[in-house]
Amino acid sequence: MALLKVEGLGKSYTADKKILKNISFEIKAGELVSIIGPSGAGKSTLLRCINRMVEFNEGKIIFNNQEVGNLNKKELRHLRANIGMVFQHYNLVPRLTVIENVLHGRFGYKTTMQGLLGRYTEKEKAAAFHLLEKMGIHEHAYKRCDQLSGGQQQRVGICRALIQEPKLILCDEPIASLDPNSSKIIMDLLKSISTEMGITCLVNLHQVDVAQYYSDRIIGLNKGEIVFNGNSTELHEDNINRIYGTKTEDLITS
Ligand SMILES: Nc1ncnc2c1ncn2[C@@H]1O[C@H](COP(=O)(O)OP(=O)(O)OP(=O)(O)O)[C@@H](O)[C@H]1O
Repeated sequence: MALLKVEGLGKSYTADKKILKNISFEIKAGELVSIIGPSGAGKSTLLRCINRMVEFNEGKIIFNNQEVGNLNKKELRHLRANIGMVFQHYNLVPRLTVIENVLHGRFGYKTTMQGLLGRYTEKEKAAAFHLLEKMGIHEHAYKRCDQLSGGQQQRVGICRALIQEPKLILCDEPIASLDPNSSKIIMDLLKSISTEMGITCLVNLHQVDVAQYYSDRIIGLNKGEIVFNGNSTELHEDNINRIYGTKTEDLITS
């Protein structure tokens, strides 16, 4: 059964331009799906419509049997606790420690006052440390975040998403700021999060070869429309040309 169902989604920021046009797809629990497409195709907008960081104008998004567009403020908060987000520039608080940044992922489960006062239970602190251990960065737990490398900071971002105990993680170009070695570490982690933890990952990517290697399925966007939706093994040169309007050899990064 689908964890996420998008039906006829449309989004415009301004009256004269449609950014997303009639987008429909489904994602099953535990899948790792990549969204690829040229700059400006609407990948970030699509990802952000799913947790309503961006409000959409047309269509339906059904997540975990709930219609996302109909949720009130409290329900939306609950939805966002179920959907983790990983960003290109990590979105960490640089002056706070690594473990404090991870604990921020529990914010959605707290009252505003508990969150503001940074009141976390011993169980939550132990869970944060355990996640840092799993990601291989526990020795940095009490350092300020801005002392870590980009790849390490992205692992903190992943821990912050995981401590939410999400059903879905949205990753908006998680490796766009990283070198090839750090990119591999992050993509390997996302893959294991989907296969071993059963958490669905929807990942915006710029690298076609990375998308092909790691994804169960790829969605190709061009000018706000889906022009490909299939298994990575089915993504051939003609599809790539349709998505990017360029030749494949110009797109392979390694
Ligand atoms: N808040 C906004 N207000 C107005 N227009 C926006 C806004 N956010 C994005 N856009 C426009 O929507 C279009 C799609 O942007 P989006 O960031 O979703 O594309 P993308 O495929 O993720 O691009 P990139 O790969 O460069 O990040 C672009 O033309 C962009 O200028």
